[in-house]
Amino acid sequence: MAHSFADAQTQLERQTREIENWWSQPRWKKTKRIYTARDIAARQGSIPIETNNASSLMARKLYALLANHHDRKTVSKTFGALDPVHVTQMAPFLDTVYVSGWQCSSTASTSNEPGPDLADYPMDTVPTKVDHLFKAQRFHDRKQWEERSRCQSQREWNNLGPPIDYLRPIIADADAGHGGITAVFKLTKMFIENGAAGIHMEDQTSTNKKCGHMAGRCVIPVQEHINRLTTVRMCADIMHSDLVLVARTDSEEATLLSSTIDPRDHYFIVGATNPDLQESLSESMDAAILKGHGGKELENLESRWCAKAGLKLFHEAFAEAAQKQKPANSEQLISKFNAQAGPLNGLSLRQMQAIAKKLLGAPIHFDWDLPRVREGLYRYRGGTQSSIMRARAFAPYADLVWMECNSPDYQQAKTFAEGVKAQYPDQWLAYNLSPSFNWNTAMSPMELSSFIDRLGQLGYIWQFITLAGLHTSALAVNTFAKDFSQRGMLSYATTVQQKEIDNNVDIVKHQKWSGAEYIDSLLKLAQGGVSATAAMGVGVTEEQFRENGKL
Ligand SMILES: C[C@](O)(C(=O)O)[C@H](CC(=O)O)C(=O)O
Ligand SMILES: [Mg+2]
Repeated sequence: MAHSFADAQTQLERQTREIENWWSQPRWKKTKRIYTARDIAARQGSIPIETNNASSLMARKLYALLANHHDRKTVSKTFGALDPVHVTQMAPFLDTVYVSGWQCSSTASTSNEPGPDLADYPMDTVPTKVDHLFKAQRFHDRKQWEERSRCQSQREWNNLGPPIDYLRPIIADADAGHGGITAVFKLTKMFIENGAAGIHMEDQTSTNKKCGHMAGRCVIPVQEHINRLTTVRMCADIMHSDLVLVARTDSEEATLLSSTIDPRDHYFIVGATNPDLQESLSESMDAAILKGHGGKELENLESRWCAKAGLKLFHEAFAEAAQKQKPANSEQLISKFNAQAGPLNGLSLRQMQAIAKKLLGAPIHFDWDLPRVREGLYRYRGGTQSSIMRARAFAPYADLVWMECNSPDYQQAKTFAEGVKAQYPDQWLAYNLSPSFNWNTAMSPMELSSFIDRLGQLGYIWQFITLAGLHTSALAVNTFAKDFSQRGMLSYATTVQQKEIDNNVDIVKHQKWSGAEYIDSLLKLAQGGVSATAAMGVGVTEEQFRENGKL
């Protein structure tokens, strides 16, 4: 720590200049920051920041490979890895690794309590999985490095086959941030410390978070999510990480919104248009509960209340009022209204009412408080347009944007891409090739085989099957368990071991795969070159896999 004001100023100025220098690189040309380099320097602490920390190196690698895909209109495709086996087997073929919140929720919660993806697992769950996988990647990289450093010639090197890049950048699921701004900060810090190259964050409430393919989703106001994204970048800046940030919007199928504070959301909020309603939905429900009604009766009450309320978006309410009040020129009035108050225009309810009053002579009845659900949330009807609006709002704060959707619909993906690119022509896009969709009924085999490339042409440069790790493991184990129960060792020898050999799957020699030779090399080094206790010496069973004198 500096001992005087002057020393501290000098250090702060030096750190500030270093940060400014860093931010002047082309990597940041599309990034918006609402704070200065000095603000960040002041929060970095007095120990010099390690600018080549592992996460930052991996983030730079990720950014460069995505930039390359963008330039070539190609795609980085990957899937959710469960464990070290997955990352090592993916490494020869796929250039990034995904870490899924859902997979962690159901198989790797740090509380060990499995469950569906409500992100109600402890907040270190996904960062811990990243740590698990990144340590494995680094270990396998070290193992390969040591083996190759023993080569005496190019011929020997070639004999080992092409080297494998185990250090494939990891992009991990940061869900909805697991709390408020301070939680987002701590979560991001854990991801960076554990080696994530990128993370994604979605615009759902963190208290009510659901998997993007489940019902009952509630989004937060646009600005609140921008604050989250800003926090992620701020944390990465403080830690000097080039962390790649993916902003996801769940608004397409969301039915709830937590607050009406942001005018950009007003177009999509559902209100009651019946002026004769006596009480709000929640008052009606509370009264019914007091009378002892429950379950089905309450559901029916809600349906009846909603039917009576005339629930609509404001522009629909306007159209209805125009048709009723001015049938002769309603078409013209409606197009006038829509031209000013479109989904992407961000007009507030007050502004929309003013336009309505001007066109119809009086404001229209529209109340978004009465239909609020009992949890206090507002009713919301999103869609592709709300996703475009949000993606555009998030774009300056994130490297990629992603619209969570309910089916793999090429036309919808095209509309979204064009909508975003109309404002940000070079925007990078991400696509969730989710196993939650039924791919076999969604499209023909021809369409399936070209789906990723066609999306790639639209700008979706990072695409991932979120839960393929889970599904492929389940299928492999189920298939083997069944066959093994019937055919015993014949099953193992022929359907596993021989297949591993035929396909050059390195794990067939799991002693070597696990790093026994590498560990022996440490043992020998520590003992002056020999070790009687080396694990891979005479007597090791892996000798049984020797072929042409080679292991
Ligand atoms: C991507 C996702 O957030 C995940 O946790 O893997 C899930 C999974 C899925 O259903 O594909 C989601 O989309 O919400
Ligand atoms: Mg998730």
